[in-house]
Amino acid sequence: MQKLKRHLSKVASMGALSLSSVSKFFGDQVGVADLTLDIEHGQTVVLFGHNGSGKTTLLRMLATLSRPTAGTISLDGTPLSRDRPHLRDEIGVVSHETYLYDELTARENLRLHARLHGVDPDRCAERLDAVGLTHRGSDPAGEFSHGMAKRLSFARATIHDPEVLLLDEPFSGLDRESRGRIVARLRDLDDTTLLVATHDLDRGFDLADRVLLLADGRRVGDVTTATCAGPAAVERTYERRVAGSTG
Ligand SMILES: Nc1ncnc2c1ncn2[C@@H]1O[C@H](COP(=O)(O)OP(=O)(O)OP(=O)(O)O)[C@@H](O)[C@H]1O
Repeated sequence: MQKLKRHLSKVASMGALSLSSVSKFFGDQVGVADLTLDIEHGQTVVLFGHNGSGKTTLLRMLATLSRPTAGTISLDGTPLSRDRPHLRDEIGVVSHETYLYDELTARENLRLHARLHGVDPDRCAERLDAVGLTHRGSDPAGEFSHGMAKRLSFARATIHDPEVLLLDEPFSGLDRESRGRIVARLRDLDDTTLLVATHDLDRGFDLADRVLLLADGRRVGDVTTATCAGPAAVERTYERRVAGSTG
């Protein structure tokens, strides 16, 4: 019984992120300033803010692609570090960089990433289908349009069912159908902690449990969507807070 309880409490905390006084500076330039934040397992948090507000900087630190200048980030209680590559098996990243090999076909790209993460490559067919690319599975990724490459990149980033999925502007450059497919896949990921940086608050709001408002690297708001009127209200709050912090 004790063993089962321990197992259940471990499962319940998987994908929980904790940031403690995290800052990132680029010389004198502030990327992220003194951010303390807890994100529960399975929560979807949208990062919203003007250009240069720190969204990508925060996602890159969570992806272990860059180190905080100060502070600590933990996943399920373990500090993230570039020296712990196995933590990357628990994190998926969809960003401007597709991490695809142009000369490999779509199917080969997925199979390669499945093998790199030690998961069964047989799941690739289903994942390719989920992003609507079965008919292009034998084509080299280098021949794909921007939107198709982004859909494939999404399938690549989620091939190993990561605990945490980080998405930087996942809807940009996608047509309605492609956006719909990605949104549907994100809705299916109940058990995954999602952080989505987007300017598309209409779409982001529908997915989000929380919207974290960033300005000049600082948190200027943390809105629970269940108790909020809608995306327009979030944008108004944001503009008010930004005006308040600069005025
Ligand atoms: N490699 C870098 N070198 C110097 N400054 C950087 C670097 N990366 C980010 N910054 C600075 O950090 C701040 C936050 O940038 P970041 O890219 O995180 O913003 P963002 O919210 O993602 O913006 P956008 O909406 O335009 O994508 C900006 O002032 C930016 O100039």
